Amino acid sequence: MTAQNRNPLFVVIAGPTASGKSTLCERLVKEPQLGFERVITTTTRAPRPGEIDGVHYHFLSPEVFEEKVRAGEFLEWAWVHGDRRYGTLASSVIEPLSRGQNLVANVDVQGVASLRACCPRFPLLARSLVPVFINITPEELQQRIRARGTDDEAEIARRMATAEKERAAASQFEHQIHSGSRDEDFAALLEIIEQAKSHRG
Ligand SMILES: Nc1ncnc2c1ncn2[C@@H]1O[C@H](COP(=O)(O)OP(=O)(O)OP(=O)(O)O)[C@@H](O)[C@H]1O
Repeated sequence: MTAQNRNPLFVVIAGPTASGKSTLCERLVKEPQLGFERVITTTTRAPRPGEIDGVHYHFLSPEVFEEKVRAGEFLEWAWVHGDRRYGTLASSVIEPLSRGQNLVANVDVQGVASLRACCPRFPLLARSLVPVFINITPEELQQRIRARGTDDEAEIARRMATAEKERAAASQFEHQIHSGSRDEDFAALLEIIEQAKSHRG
């Protein structure tokens, strides 16, 4: 077993909307030599055509999701758009980590707080968790949201207001990336991963 297998990392990327979380997660899992897989999260929304249970998400009925919340099986969960629930089951994280699998997830600031709160219950989570916050200026953020072209003015204003609140949480994160180009952001993430490995190795 390699040193990396004995000390798997769970990199959790948080930051405002459009700060580049998904872009970084996708790039990290695309580099096979880095050995990262995405955490498979759980949702009550219906699968879209082509989505496979256990691959894209764990799809649960609202009733089963609720049972698992009550049983304490989630590390974090949230209501999204008022009527759907999304979350991360402890088993989706602890089982791969115990096989030595490095993991990455894109979680909101509140989700990171929940993960930290679960650390006393799960020593493996506590050992592997590497929360990273992506910092971005409001000007750059607005530019990226507009360039993405998926949101109307009201939604842009809502997202900017949420981003302001999230920025206030940045100081709780040991690791931060000050977003620049895509390549600079990825290089900064790799540096954080190297640092985290050397602290655990
Ligand atoms: N460093 C960067 N410089 C410029 N544009 C970027 C950078 N990183 C990502 N982008 C672009 O910004 C947009 C938002 O990126 P992405 O979807 O990864 O953000 P996100 O934080 O996952 O967003 P959300 O939380 O809203 O899902 C995308 O169009 C992406 O291509």
